[in-house]
Amino acid sequence: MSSGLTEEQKRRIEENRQKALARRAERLAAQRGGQVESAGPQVKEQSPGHWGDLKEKNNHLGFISQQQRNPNSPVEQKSYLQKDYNHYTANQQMVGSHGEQQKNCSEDSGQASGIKQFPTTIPNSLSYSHKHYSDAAGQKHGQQALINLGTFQQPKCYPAFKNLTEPSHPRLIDNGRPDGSKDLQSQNKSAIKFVSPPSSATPSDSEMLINISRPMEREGGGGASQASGRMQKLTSSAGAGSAFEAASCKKANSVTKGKCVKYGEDRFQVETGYNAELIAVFKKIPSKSYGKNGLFAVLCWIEVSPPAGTVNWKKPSALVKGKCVLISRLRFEVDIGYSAEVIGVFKQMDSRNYDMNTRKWNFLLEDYPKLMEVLQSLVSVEVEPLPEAVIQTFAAQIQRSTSQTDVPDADLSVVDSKIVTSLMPFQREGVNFAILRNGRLLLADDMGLGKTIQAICIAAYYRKEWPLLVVTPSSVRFTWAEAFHRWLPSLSPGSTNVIVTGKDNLTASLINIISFDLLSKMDKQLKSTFKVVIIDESHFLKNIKTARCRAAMPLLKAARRVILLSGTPAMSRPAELYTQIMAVQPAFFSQFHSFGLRYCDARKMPWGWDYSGSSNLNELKILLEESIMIRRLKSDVLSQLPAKQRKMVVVAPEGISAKTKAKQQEKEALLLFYNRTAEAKIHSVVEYILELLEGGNDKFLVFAHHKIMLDAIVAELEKKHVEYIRIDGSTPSAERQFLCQKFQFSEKQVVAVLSLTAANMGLTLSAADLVVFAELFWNPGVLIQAEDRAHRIGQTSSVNIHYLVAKGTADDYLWPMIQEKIKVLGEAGLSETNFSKTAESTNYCPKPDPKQKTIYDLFQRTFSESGGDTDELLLLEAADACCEFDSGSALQDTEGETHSVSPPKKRRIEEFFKV
Ligand SMILES: Nc1ncnc2c1ncn2[C@@H]1O[C@H](COP(=O)(O)OP(=O)(O)OP(=O)(O)O)[C@@H](O)[C@H]1O
Repeated sequence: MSSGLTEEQKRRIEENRQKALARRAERLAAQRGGQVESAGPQVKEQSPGHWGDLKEKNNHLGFISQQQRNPNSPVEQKSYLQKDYNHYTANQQMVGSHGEQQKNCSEDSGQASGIKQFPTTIPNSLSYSHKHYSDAAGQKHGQQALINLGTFQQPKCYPAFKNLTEPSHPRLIDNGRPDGSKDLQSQNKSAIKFVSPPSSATPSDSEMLINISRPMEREGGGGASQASGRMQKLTSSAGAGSAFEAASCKKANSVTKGKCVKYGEDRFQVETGYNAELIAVFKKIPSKSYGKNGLFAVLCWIEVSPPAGTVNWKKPSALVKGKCVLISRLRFEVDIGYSAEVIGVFKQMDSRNYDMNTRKWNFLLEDYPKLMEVLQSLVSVEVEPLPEAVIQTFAAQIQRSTSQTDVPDADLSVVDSKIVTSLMPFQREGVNFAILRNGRLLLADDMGLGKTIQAICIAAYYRKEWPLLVVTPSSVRFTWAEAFHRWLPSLSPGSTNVIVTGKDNLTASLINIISFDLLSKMDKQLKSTFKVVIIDESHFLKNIKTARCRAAMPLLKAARRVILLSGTPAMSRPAELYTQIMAVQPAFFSQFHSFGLRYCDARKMPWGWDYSGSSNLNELKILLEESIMIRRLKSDVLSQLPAKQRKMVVVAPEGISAKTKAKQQEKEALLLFYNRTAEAKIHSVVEYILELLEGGNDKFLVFAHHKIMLDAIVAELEKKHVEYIRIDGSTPSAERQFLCQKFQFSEKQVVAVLSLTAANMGLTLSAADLVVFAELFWNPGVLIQAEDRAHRIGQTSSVNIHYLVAKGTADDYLWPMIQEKIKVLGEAGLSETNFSKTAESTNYCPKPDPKQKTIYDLFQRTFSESGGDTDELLLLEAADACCEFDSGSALQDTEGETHSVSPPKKRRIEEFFKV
């Protein structure tokens, strides 16, 4: 069929067609040239608008510039990105502090149906995934907030996740690293972004693309990254959320798709296909949990069938869990179940050592980073790292630089020569240790080793920073004032100010000495801060809830030098150390929970967390000794001081069983039981003391707890015209020193009758070489302190200690309990390990009768857990306030001070000990 056009018309049409083709070719050429110039190869797949957006965003994060500079050099790119990561974290913090981006995220996320969006930075080798993220995210979704997945630092903008950061969160195992940042910095950095997909690929608001890629993939690497590079159609075996739709083929090479689904009240789960890298990431998240309906299930990955064509897909094998534990200043062990894969890794470490006894592998600390990197990359292995406090403290060993073992001699020329020349060599070492640590330490020398002289010398070294504050039990306030003048003769007479009433001026002198009790009542004056503070018997601060601790902690935080003194920093359990550690080194464990998980064997109970246990004690000991604590035992430093000889003397009780055994189910009944035990033992105790006197014992100390017992002993001594001194809660502070001197230097004074709670500390009674315990006490620290009134510097002979215990009384339960507590403290290096071994064996080996196990358990519970703390505290407070517990009457305050024990306290004790 003819077209009907003339030849001329046909020629013009052809001409126009040629021109149009030429224009099109030109346009295409121009387009190609522009693209190649402006971006690297990947950009060809992206729209220019998208790239522009991302560029702007990433510039803000400090990510993009280096890539633009040299997109083709993987090596260079890695280091750039490493640097950029740091930049990123800094920016992230900045964003967090300015709050702008958080605000956006909060607003945004509030609109999603319970599901939050959060591009995330994760420690792994996923270095350039932000590029892919841009691909997946699309430029339309520019309001992403940034959350550090390893830390969940910014969940504030996601109310649903709030609990994840709370210290009480059951699974928040952060090892003392509240922000987790160290982990991130020590490893290759990368970014995984959880983003809203472009609308075309978004089945619902709640689904997100998880984009994982790494340089290896870019280089054509295989393995797990191949699996990760596939879009998989997921089958949710947890039944949470709908199945995924595969995205376009273009994205399939770089994106693993998944979604976050709200799970329970405050958790979410991630549903995605198997991906080794992603799993490695999950494993680094403190709150993770793998399981479908586990109690704390939060994050889980859903099993999927191997996608067709995936080469290395592997179902995760059973998880092998373990933890790293420090075992010496140089080595750590990995406590982990059997795994051939793990052992294979261990065998690659040069410093490996297999301990046949413990059946655990251990390594030099310098291998720690390498080993952890490999272990953390294993899919089926989960290893709890060393706590951040340990990593900080042993950084030199980890980084293979030489750690300082010899403490240099401090220049003490600014200190009075009298004290400097009087220091014993180990005391001088203590002073050197303190000065090396800038005057912040826990001086935990055994009782009687002269902590006072060391503390005075350390404080004097910082004399330019005075006024000095000394916080001490009230009974030894005057002793401290004396000691200052004794050791620092350059002080003028008026330079010590012992505060005796709440109206006194706290900063009246250069040296101000106050009791714990008064400190908590002078909070107004406390605002004037002291740069140098000594806390004597710092275990008084063991309970953060007490008024004394609440008053002292801000003071210590503000002070530059903090000198804590205690021969028994923990009297029953490691949890008691937390506040003291915080006072000296606030950065160590910012949350009690992380400390509790690591060292207190924290367990979740129906009523809350139980921190009364102990775990990793050897590590705690090594950590403390390396960083903040110096502790010498008498056996370490005073070869001339003979060891104590403990002896248990079994005495016959009278009329205990019928009276009380029937109602020993409640706490009150236990105390009644304890009280009745005292009554039941009186006769035998008195008899025993008389025998000692008849046997020609020169001088000895008798400790008892109940007034009824103290009175009975004193009455008998008076009857027999034996000269004695008595110190109990009713003895004024100023008089105590006089009585001690009298006992120490007068031949006539034979017996010192002492209250266990009011006279167990701060007194030197080394003229005696025998200590008799008429009663036991549930807190072994109190007993040991009491023993050391005689066993201290100045003692020239062996000290005998006699514990009088009565079968069939509360002693049957108290004695094993004391042994157990001592053992735990011994493991942490906080007490003699073998309290019972140093006791001469007798027939008295109370093993709670299985039928009566409940009573033993009740004792354990009552006096070992929180209730026990309270009781103990009341007693210590009674001692602190110079009051004496009386089994039937109220506390008395006979010191003539205006700060008498407040009525509520009195009342509680009266009720508590009501017979
Ligand atoms: N270098 C020394 N020279 C002379 N006497 C000393 C020296 N060091 C300590 N002492 C004396 O030893 C006794 C015990 O010292 P101090 O009271 O300071 O011990 P401590 O470690 O504080 O004991 P505690 O924990 O029981 O209170 C005191 O009488 C003290 O004066």
